[in-house]
Amino acid sequence: MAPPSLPPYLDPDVLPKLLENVNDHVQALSSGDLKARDAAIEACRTLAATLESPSEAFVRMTWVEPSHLSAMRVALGMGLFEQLAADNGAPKSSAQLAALCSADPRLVGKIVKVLAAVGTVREVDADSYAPSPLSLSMTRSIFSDSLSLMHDFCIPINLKTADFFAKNGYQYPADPLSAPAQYAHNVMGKTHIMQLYEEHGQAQKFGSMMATWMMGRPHWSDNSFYPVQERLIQGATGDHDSVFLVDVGGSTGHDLSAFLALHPLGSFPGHLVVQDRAEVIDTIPKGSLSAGIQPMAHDFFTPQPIQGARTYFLHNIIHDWDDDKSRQILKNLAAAMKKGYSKLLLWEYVLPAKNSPPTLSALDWEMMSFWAASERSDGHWRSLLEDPEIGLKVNGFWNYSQYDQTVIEAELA
Ligand SMILES: C[S@@+](CC[C@H](N)C(=O)[O-])C[C@H]1O[C@@H](n2cnc3c(N)ncnc32)[C@H](O)[C@@H]1O
Repeated sequence: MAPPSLPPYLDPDVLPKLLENVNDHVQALSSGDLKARDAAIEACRTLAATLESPSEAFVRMTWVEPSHLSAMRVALGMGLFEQLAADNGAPKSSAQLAALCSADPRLVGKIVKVLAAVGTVREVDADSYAPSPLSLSMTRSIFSDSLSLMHDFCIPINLKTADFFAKNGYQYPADPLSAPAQYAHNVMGKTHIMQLYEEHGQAQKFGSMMATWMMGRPHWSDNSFYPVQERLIQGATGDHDSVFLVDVGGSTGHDLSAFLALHPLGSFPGHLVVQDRAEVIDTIPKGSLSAGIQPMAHDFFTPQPIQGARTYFLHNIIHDWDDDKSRQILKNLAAAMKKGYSKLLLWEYVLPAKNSPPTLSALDWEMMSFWAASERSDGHWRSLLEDPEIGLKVNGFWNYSQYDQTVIEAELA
């Protein structure tokens, strides 16, 4: 029984355990266990959520978080983040910031209050503001692109999703042309989400969003994550003209640049290829890719032109598609693979049976809303890849931590 001084939603026995959990993870992190950082964040969130009353949780979700995002977007539009960062981040008053942004001081005063209240800017004194790591990041194009993409294009889809399901009788979206994304943007049955990004001038921002999402996360090709040396480099053959790894749907090549940073050209036989749709490959400025990365326009629903590469790598590709479309992509790759030599690597989330991290549950939701697709469990991945129509066998799953994407390795059965 809770002591009378505690509100009924607070269980006095639970709080010390949650606090102990926070302490354990923070201590592990302080002793150098970097993997403990995600767990520490989750432990803090769980503790805060337990302390919060239902009414406070409701207000946070429906007032605080939307106002924060809205204020961020207005700040971005007026160049506030650049002005906060100017003069090495020297503290500035709201009136100074307003003058620098040519904006109304009352509006800027409200924005900085909203941002300071949640830690997005630092309130060093009354009406004196300095940047935080997040507000400094907003001066970088990949963050600013990602914010405008999410605010202007993606979140409006979330706001129409309930309406979509009320109208369709609460059925899973039938196909990628008739998902909440199409409903929200008034193109039901007509336009695929990738085409929609382009029509709304968001295609490049989508690439920025993918890069922002992965920033600071461990890269799959780090030997402490997936043993590249042992499983790919050893046993690989060929000269410079042969292809060691094709990044299929690799956007503008950011995963290959990260690969080369860990495995420089010459440490493996052959070179690398980044494939994507022509519209994406055409956005790569000439000469901007590192030596050893060859750009190539290719539609993965058509036969794979590179035969017998050591590695076919797909990062966050298959999760965009339902099983039928995924089978088409995988069949095209299997047809190009050399038995006993080529490996297929997927770098994807694997849905756990329980305790799914919030980012993964959110991604699973967005896969449904944007693509009529879904994240997959390990069993689902295995049954898809080992479908006799495709003819692959799964060699194993390599996981850095439960908060990261998993490398799934397969080869021809
Ligand atoms: C979710 S993004 C992943 C990009 C990249 N692999 C990464 O992880 O950052 C999906 C990618 O698939 C590409 N794509 C979509 N349809 C494609 C197609 N039919 N053929 C080739 N690439 C395609 C998109 O242009 C986009 O770059």
